[in-house]
Amino acid sequence: MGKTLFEKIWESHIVVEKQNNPSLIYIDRHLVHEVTSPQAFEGLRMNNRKVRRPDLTIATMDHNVPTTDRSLPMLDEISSVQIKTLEKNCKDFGIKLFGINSPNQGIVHVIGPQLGITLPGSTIVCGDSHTSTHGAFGALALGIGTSDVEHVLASQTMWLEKPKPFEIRVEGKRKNSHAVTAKDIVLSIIKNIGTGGGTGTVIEYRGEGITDLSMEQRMTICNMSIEAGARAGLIAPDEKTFDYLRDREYTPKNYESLVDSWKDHLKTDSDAQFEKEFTLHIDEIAPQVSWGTNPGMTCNVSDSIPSPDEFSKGDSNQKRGAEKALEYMDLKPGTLIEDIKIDRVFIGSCTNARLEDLIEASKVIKGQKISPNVQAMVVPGSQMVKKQAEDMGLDKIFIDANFEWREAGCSMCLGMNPDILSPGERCASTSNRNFEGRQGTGGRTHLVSPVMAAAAAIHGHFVDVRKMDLN
Ligand SMILES: CC(C)[C@H](C(=O)O)[C@@H](O)C(=O)O
Ligand code: SF4
Repeated sequence: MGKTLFEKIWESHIVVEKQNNPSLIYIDRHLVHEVTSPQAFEGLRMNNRKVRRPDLTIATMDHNVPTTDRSLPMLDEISSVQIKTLEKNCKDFGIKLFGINSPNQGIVHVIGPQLGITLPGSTIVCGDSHTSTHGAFGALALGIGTSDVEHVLASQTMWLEKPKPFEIRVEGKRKNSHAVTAKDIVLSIIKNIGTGGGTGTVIEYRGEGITDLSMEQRMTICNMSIEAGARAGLIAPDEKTFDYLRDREYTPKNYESLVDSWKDHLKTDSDAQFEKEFTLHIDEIAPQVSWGTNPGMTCNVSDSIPSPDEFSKGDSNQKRGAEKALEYMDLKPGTLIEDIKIDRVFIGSCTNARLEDLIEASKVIKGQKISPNVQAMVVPGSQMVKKQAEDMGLDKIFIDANFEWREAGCSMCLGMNPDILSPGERCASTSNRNFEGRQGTGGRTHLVSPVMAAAAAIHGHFVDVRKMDLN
């Protein structure tokens, strides 16, 4: 029987295989950030251990960094300690760090691919759930906890229970690709399979609706695999993948021979079996807006807020969850999504703060002003994205429209730095999580695509971007 792409990568990385028990897997790249690494380094110190492969370990700081002027002293005490600790740990253990003033600094999942550190067929881990992003390159990319971070630092291996392969197909050609984006595809998938739909699996995204996407759009899809409960998400590499990684700063010297070896091997065999399957047709997908407190609580922009009965389809836990979510979000069933007014707009995060995202959002913004009731900001995913955007004049478009234009980092994706919502504020956000308090205590998050966020900033409420001329 043939093998899935996931099984091929898995098998080529086994160090010790155990049936019905975790196997020991070799790790090709270990990405490190300031939040989940301090205890891991402390553990190494206590046991008098070194980092086994500092050359395969790369660090950056993203969660705690301020996104305002970095020449000023950092006011947030906790953030400042996290950042200094990572600097010291990288120095002590000989690890390459893209620090706060590096031109390569940025959200770890944005810089990995941009620098050519993320490679097809490799195993990549990071103490961060959205490591799944790197799966867009046909890598097995896993988020891990702090104790595993320590294990990987010490041994370059990790014990892992073998996940099951899950095929998600998106069929058909997009007719309205400026309005129906990768974010809408992945939110639609999660809406359909649920936030637990991918539990225990590695999702492989397939079909024309996926292969048609650019690399940056594929990253948006894989990024949110974790919000469907999956261990990872991946997409088989193709010419777009190989072209994207060619000539990046850390692309290996023998790249062309690597590409030759990847071409035939890194794909699912035609007779391979998946444990689970789900198919969606691209024509069924509209721009999405989340209305609740998990990414599965999402509907079409042209719809109204569902009643808890309608949403839960008879499941009493789901019904209670929806009631609680609506209360937290201060929303009533039957309210049209387009009638929901917003206070803030956040264009950022490892889901949607790459160059293409900013280009698409800027097309909506160009020559307009944001609503006087809205405060809006753009936080590029990396300093490199920021510079590329500035070279194209995108910063000017956003600033002229009254957006704030910030330095790179996780920013308001989660409240671990000064960028937070005030209690009760409602935000159209291009990030990936809408949990209670995620963007600040009492803050209300609606997950949307960059074009939907940009349009909401202009109008002060959600609008259906399919009605706009976005070309
Ligand atoms: C802080 C970090 C551990 C966390 C994660 O694992 O994803 C964060 O990045 C998030 O998005 O919630
Ligand atoms: S941008 Fe958000 S989701 Fe991505 S790593 Fe940072 S906090 Fe996590």
